[in-house]
Amino acid sequence: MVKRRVHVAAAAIISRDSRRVLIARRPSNVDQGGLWEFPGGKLAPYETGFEALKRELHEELGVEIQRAQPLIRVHHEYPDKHILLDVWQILAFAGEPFGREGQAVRWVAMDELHSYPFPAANLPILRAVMLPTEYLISDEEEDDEVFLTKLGRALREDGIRLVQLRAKNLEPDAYLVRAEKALGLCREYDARLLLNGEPELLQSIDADGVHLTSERLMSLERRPLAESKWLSASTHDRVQLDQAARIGCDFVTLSPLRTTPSHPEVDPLGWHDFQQLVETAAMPVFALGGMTRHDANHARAVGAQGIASIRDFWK
Ligand SMILES: Nc1nc2c([nH]c(=O)n2[C@@H]2O[C@H](COP(=O)(O)OP(=O)(O)OP(=O)(O)O)[C@@H](O)[C@H]2O)c(=O)[nH]1
Ligand SMILES: [Mg+2]
Repeated sequence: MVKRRVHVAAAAIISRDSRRVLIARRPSNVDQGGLWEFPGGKLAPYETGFEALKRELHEELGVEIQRAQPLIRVHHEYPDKHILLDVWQILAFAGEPFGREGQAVRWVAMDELHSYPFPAANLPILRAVMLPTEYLISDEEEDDEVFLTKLGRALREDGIRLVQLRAKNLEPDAYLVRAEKALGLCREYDARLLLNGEPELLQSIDADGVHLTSERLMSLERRPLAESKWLSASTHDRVQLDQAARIGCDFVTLSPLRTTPSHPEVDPLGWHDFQQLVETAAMPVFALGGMTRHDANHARAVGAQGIASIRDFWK
C-alpha cells in the first residue's frame, strides 16, 4: 500500500506577553480525536502553506492573520500516512479566537503544555514553541566578574533567554563555581541555562539542561537526562543529526554555516545545504557559525529555530 502524503499548515498563536499559546481539542469523532493540537488543517490543491493557514484560522477560530513567520516543519510517519506539518508562529492577528466548529480552545502557559495530550508528531513543535530564536554560547573568559558582567548585559540588553555555559579553559571546580553564579543570574531573567559538559554536572548544579559536544553525542546509546531537563547537542552533518534524533535531543546547533576565524579550515555548509539538513531534522535547529541577529529572519525562513552565536552577544 502506498501511504497517503498529507500536508498540513498549523499555527502557534503566542500571547502578547509570550507566556501562553493557543491550543484546540480535536473533536472526538475525527482522526486523533480528543487530542489537543495547534489549529490548522490540510492544504487544498494548489494552496501554499500560508494561504491554507489563513483560511483554516478563519474557518476554525474566526481570526485573520496579519503577520506570521515559519516556526518548524515536521515530517512524521503515522501507520497510515506520511504527514508534513508546516507550523507558523503568528505574530499579529485580528479578532478574538473562539471554537467556531464547537471545539474546545484554550490559552495555555508554556510550562503547562506538557500536561496536554498531543498527537505523536507534535513533540518537536512543542519544543520549538518553548524555545527562543537566539541561543547564546558564552565565550572563554578568565575572570568570573567579567563573565557575569557580559552575561548580564546579554540578558538585559539583548533579551537573551537561552544560554550555554561553555568554558573549556576552566578546571572542573572552577566551572561549577561559575555555573552556580551564571544560574543565579539567568534565574533573574527567566532565562534557561545549559551546561556544556557531562550530564552528571546536573547532580551538582540544578541548571536547565546539558549541551553535548558532537563527539559525546555520537558515543551515547540513549538519552542521558530526564525528560524534565533540556538536552541539546552540536551537530555538523546528517549522521550526527540522526543520532541526536535517535537519542532524543530536544534541539541542536548545526554548524558551521559560514567560515569563522576560529575554524578557518572547515568547509562551511551555506544556507542551501543547511536547509536540506534541517528539513528532516525533526527537532529545532539553531544555525551556528558566523551568525548575527541580522541572520535570524533568514534562518527562520529556511526552517531553523534561529541562530546561535558567541560573538554577536558576548560583548
Ligand atoms: N491541525 C493540526 N493537525 C495535526 C496536528 N498534529 C497532527 O498530527 N495533525 C494531523 O494532521 C492532520 C490535520 O488534519 P485536520 O483534520 O486538521 O484537517 P482539516 O482541518 O483540513 O480538516 P478536514 O479534513 O476535516 O476538513 C490530521 O491527520 C491530524 O491528526 C496539529 O498540531 N494540528
Ligand atoms: Mg483542522
